[in-house]
Amino acid sequence: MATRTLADGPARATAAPSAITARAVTKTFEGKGKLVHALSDVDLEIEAGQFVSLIGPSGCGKSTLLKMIAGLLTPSTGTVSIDGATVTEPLPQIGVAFQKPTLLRWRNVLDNICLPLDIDGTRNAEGEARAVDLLGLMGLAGFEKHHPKELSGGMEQRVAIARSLITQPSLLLMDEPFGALDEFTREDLNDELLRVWQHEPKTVVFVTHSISEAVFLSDRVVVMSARPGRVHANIPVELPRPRERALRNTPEFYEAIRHVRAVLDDARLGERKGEH
Ligand SMILES: Nc1ncnc2c1ncn2[C@@H]1O[C@H](COP(=O)(O)OP(=O)(O)OP(=O)(O)O)[C@@H](O)[C@H]1O
Repeated sequence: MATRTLADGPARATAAPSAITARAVTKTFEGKGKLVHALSDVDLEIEAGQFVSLIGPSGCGKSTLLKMIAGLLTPSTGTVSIDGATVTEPLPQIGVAFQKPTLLRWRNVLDNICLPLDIDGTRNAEGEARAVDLLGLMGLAGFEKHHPKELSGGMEQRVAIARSLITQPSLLLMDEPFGALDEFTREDLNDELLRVWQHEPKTVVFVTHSISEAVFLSDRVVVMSARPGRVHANIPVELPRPRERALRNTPEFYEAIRHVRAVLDDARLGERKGEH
């Protein structure tokens, strides 16, 4: 039997990408007798299949918003919905990847990638073949039997991303997944992530502190203002796709970065101009 690869098409039916809506969302945390107003009046619409980055000053509530979309936190007021249904708990069609890869040290690479299938009780030969394909796509072909301690930070993060994709999620939530990596590894992983995304369409919400990363990856950059965070501006990124490495050296790329930086400066200074 011929070996199936991702290029042949998905091994399982891919769910249609999800649409996300946040309406008048606020979040207040209570701790040590103090209230922290993390988010205030956040309205956000993300169309199915879009790649959207969230960028904003430290502590403006990016991770909080992502966790609410993931169903790991509930809003204090307002609603977050996916495909029209209010999110009240983590949903199976969502994949998540965080800054720390959190691989299980005692499991080899293949078993780490297949962990969500083990949890679902759906692991089979087809799922394992997909794990091997994803590993190849992330530039780690042949590393199935390695253990996390034998991998570099960038390799561990590649495995974590393959794990987040194993169930063919309709929505991928990523919280600074490449924040701990050096610039070159980060760019390689950006390229690989776009390759996967172009191959298996899905909605992606990506939190980052890197303006160039946000611009390179996204259809739209959502700039948030300082805490309590709200949406300061939505900036469409008009750069053509597919986006290849060479794009990073073009004047259009630099111009898009300059624009996002200017709007982000406004947001950091608490000004309310530049919205569109
Ligand atoms: N579980 C919690 N309990 C109390 N306060 C919290 C909790 N989670 C987050 N916060 C506070 O809410 C605010 C927003 O935090 P959040 O992590 O969402 O910001 P962020 O924009 O992702 O920050 P960074 O860019 O630094 O990662 C911060 O002031 C943080 O201290």
